[in-house]
Amino acid sequence: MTQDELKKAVAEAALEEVKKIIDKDSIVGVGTGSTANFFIDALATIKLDFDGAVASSEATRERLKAHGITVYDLNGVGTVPVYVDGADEVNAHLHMVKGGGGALTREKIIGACSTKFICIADESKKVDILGGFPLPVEVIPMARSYVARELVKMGANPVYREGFVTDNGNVILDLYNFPIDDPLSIEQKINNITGVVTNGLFALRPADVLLLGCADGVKRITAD
Ligand SMILES: O=C[C@H](O)[C@H](O)[C@H](O)COP(=O)(O)O
Repeated sequence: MTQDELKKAVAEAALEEVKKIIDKDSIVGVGTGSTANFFIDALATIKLDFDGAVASSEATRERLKAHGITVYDLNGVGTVPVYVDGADEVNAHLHMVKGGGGALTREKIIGACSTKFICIADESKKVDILGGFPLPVEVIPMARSYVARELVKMGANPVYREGFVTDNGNVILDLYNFPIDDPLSIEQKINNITGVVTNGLFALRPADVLLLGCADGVKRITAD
């Protein structure tokens, strides 16, 4: 199977899980990226069975709207019963690194509001230790140099993602060669640096379910 076929398979598996959770009044949380895009296309096939969606990026908002799915402002929505999103890396505790596409902050906000977080990923994303994929940190532009210096003190090698601005008008520092041995503590430590909006570690609010696309089928994994 190609990587795209694995992504499509997990998106379809997620749709089956979502169908069991939603009713006609439900708002579905929708993530960002190539795997989430397959989920959006699958979700469109049942668009008459739920009320609408909240989007974790402008790109996702546009794709949902193109399918005729109503997109709500999160402020007008209470709890989101289910949120489906991809990841750049995921470990056995269902901690994730996210934000390769720069959508980490809105993703984290929707994750925080969601009762059930379903992570969809192909098997290349499953790792023992997070940090092989550079960890994105969203930063207020004027704080970029200060935050970078603080991250260097933590042993990280921050690289400015040049020419990229997040949907929130901020910049991204990607942390290379930064093994994440204690995700809970590192997530909090980085977020405590003044000028950081958030970082792409999802350990304080991990996924509840991982649907992992493997050559021999989709595996359903819950946290250790
Ligand atoms: O900012 C982007 C998101 O965190 C994505 O969920 C993540 O980068 C995975 O994207 P993809 O499914 O394209 O690998």
